[in-house]
Amino acid sequence: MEYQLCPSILSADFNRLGEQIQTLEKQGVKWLHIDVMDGDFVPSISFGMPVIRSIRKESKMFFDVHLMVSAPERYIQDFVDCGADSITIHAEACEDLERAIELIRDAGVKVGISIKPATPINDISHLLEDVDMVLVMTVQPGFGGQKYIPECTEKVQELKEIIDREELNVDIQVDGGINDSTMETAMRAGANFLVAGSYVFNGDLESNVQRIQQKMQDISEKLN
Ligand SMILES: O=C(CO)[C@H](O)[C@H](O)COP(=O)(O)O
Repeated sequence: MEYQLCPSILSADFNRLGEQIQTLEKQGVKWLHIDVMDGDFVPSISFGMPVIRSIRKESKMFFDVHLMVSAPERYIQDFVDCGADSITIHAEACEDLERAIELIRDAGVKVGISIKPATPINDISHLLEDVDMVLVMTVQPGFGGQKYIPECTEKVQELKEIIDREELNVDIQVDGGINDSTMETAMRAGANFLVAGSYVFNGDLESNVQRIQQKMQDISEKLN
């Protein structure tokens, strides 16, 4: 099982974004989580293509682009063109989710689908064969620094059971409120990709990443 820490640049210091991404890369972080918000699907607005295009020039990390936008199918090719390696769209944001998945696949990048805390696994379970990753939001999407919603752990467990039963090759990502205690809860439930914003960027970035990666490795060794 592959485990990845996916730092969310939503919590980065944008005045030092390039430097902070380099620090992550030097510490061996492979995935960079990029939260795009449109002020419509979620109340807040973050950043978009120009920022991604700019950081792509300096980084070889895997760009995991999480589109918190309404009707994301409008922008898939644009995000691929500016450097996304995977695109995750929200089930709640698409009129035709199957078609949106197809568009991402046809654009040649990995496909993720995401659900908000209130959306049941049942709404997406029929699509698991068509995706590479499911992102289970463990806070309401829109803002960093919120508290993990404990009820979401059961959703991760339910999803993991389906994936194992059907012998599918689908990663489970969690996002929101990940910290020293919730990371273990989420990993025990079946999550293998952990998005973390404030946990990674608040305080000393380098020592945070070293500590979190060591902890992830210790937990994954216990689980395997
Ligand atoms: O998608 C997000 C918000 O919609 C963020 O990635 C998420 O909230 C991470 O921030 P934190 O780790 O501080 O909770």
